[in-house]
Amino acid sequence: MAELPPLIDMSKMSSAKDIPIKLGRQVSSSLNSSTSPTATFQSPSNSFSGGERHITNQRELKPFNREEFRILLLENVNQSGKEILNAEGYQVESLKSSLPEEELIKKIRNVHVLGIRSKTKLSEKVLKEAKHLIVVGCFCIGTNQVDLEYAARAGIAVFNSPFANSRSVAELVIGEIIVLARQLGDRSNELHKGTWNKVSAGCWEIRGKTLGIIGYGHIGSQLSVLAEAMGMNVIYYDVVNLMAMGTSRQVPTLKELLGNSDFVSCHVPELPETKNMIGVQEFEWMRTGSYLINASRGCVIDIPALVNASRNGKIAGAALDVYPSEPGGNGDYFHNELNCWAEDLRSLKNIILTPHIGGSTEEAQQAIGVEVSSALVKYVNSGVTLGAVNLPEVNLRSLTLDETNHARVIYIHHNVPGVLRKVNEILGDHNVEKQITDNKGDVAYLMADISNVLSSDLKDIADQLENLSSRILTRVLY
Ligand SMILES: NC(=O)C1=CN([C@@H]2O[C@H](COP(=O)(O)OP(=O)(O)OC[C@H]3O[C@@H](n4cnc5c(N)ncnc54)[C@H](O)[C@@H]3O)[C@@H](O)[C@H]2O)C=CC1
Ligand SMILES: O=C(O)C(=O)COP(=O)(O)O
Repeated sequence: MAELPPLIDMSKMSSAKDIPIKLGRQVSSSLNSSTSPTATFQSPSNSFSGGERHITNQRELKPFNREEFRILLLENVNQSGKEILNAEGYQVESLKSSLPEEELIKKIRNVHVLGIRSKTKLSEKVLKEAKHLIVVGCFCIGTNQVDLEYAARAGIAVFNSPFANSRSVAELVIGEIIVLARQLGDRSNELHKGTWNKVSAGCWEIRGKTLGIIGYGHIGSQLSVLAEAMGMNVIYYDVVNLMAMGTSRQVPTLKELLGNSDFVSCHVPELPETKNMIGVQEFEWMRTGSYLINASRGCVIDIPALVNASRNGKIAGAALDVYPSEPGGNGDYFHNELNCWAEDLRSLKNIILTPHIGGSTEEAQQAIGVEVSSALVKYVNSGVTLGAVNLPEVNLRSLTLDETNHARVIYIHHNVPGVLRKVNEILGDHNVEKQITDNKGDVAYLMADISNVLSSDLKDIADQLENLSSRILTRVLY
């Protein structure tokens, strides 16, 4: 990618979109010179995100140069997502793996939108370099890889796909329960090596066994339904009181869950409270000969404690899909240089190891691509934050054909007293058609549609908003 122009020239954005004005940047003075005070704005489509829009003024119509909007997609985002972004005419660069921090920092400086999956760590250090970034799309469920708080304070919205791969994870876990109960991994490996080993000792039906689910959210509850359909009894533990699916039952403590389950499956997010949630003490509480499955996040299980419990026969087997550290791309990476415990896990044949494939199905990835890219387009084109995980969810109905001379102002700001009054003083000379504001913690998001506004007013409005001490990010869409 070539270097971005230092700022987005409003004169080039005549048909549709936005003028992201990030901290420390000036809006091009070309706005005033390129548009006449008598300019009018017309909307041939009934939505900001719809067809082409043009500024009509005394000069000729100028097409909006969407190619200036740069999007970087990492970690092999599905084609469905790329197509939606390509169709908008943005510049989209797509890479198959994540990037090491230094390379990521170089790339992130030049993009307006970043798409990632679970591997790309967006720390404060990385996000600080993202001078043009306005939004991150996590093409997955988890958002623990992003410093959400810092992103919000920098005016960078973050979106994810909250449940499009839940079913895929639940089905993988069902498969693993049967594979563990019937020792399928062992039998298959033996026969691949030529050994016929027909045994029934230590092999079980899952019917009538108890599955204990830790974390009864989207995935946990989906798993509960599937497990009951196969005749399992289900109990679950969650920090929130949740409605039971089917005949499952919530138990009050983790200890009670572990002591009463034949199979235990973890479905909690990565949080300080879930780190090493299953450690030495918890393995002691588990039933002897039970099984443990983790397809949530690697930090949830204390791996040395798991290795110990597998070696001493406390648990009969385990299945891991996630690890405390995982490589950025495919290759020959699962060894001790990356993770000190890798050889231990590889040596234990009663542990199934999969490379974080819980959500990796065609169905899930296709649906995630559509969901996250659609949210990104809406955010970029019309500032709508529905589904954002770190900013308040704000929406206004789209502008309609008869609304001319209008603009949409987005003002992301620190949530301090008196901001609304100051913003409305700035917008006060125009007709504020609709306005909404909401906050999430320290950060507030204001969206206002104003009419009777000339293109020459826009720079002035943007400048005045930028000069308020409360501002984080100002965008003017029209
Ligand atoms: N292996 C893979 O490919 C995938 C892994 N995941 C992981 O699975 C996790 C769970 O996904 P969802 O079910 O969609 O999340 P969710 O947010 O719908 O459910 C999580 C549940 O865990 C509960 N919880 C939180 N802290 C807890 C604690 N300390 N003790 C007990 N319960 C607690 C919550 O109250 C909630 O009910 C994700 O956060 C993600 O990290 C998600 C998708 C794919
Ligand atoms: O959705 C999630 O949180 C996952 O863990 C799946 O991550 P992935 O998209 O496979 O990197």
